[in-house]
Amino acid sequence: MKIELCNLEKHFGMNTAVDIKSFTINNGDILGLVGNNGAGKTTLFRLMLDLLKADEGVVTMQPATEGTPKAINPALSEDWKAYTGAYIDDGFLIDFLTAEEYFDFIGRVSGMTKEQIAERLTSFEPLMNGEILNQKKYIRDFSAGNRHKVGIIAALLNRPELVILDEPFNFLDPRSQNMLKKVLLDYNKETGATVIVSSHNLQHTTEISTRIALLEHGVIIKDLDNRDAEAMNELEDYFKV
Ligand SMILES: Nc1ncnc2c1ncn2[C@@H]1O[C@H](COP(=O)(O)OP(=O)(O)OP(=O)(O)O)[C@@H](O)[C@H]1O
Repeated sequence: MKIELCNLEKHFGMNTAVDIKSFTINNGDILGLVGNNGAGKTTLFRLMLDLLKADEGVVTMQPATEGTPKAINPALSEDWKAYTGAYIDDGFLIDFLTAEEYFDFIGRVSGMTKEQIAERLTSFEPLMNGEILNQKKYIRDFSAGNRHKVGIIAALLNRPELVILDEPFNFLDPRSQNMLKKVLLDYNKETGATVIVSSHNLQHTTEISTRIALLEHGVIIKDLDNRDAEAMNELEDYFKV
């Protein structure tokens, strides 16, 4: 999935949350979105996922799958949903369901059979670490980290072309953080999907991203090529106190 942001603006009163003149996310990019608290990362995701209405500008999504629409504006069409998996916060969960019921629901909405869902879940077994399935409890009774894992796995369930994850490393123990990096890298490699991840963890972000966008007051002030892991120095300079 290729995504173009054009003159995209979102303001809350006098506060500018997003102000991006032109930015293209290429098919197959792993884009790390970094920036201080309040820089506009979540707002940008919400605009891309049509959870917020932009004051100005447009998001255009171009699926890579053959025979799919050439350009979709998520504010005008629902077509992008078939190609996109996202987890922004636990508002994406249905917390009075068990994890199995939730995965079943998400999978079926995307047209997967029960068998396909079960087969897909096996690939997440290392990340689930025996603590997600068959727990006989509702998602709301899971630990914060395990709830987070449920949301991330649901976002990846139907092998979307575009994955958007807001602070996916939050709440996860160190082993699970490492496991998640592997899951995302493998997924990108296997499917060629575009993966966009926001994080305050520069180490993790630079380890997985091919490209890093640094947001400041809603503006992308740096667009760093990280294919050879060269962005870290510049980021450390920016964030040093
Ligand atoms: N619903 C809202 N109403 C008013 N202001 C908002 C709203 N949502 C976001 N903002 C403001 O927009 C700006 C960007 O917020 P956003 O949550 O996108 O930043 P962020 O980069 O995700 O921050 P963090 O790293 O703390 O999660 C902030 O100043 C925030 O207070």
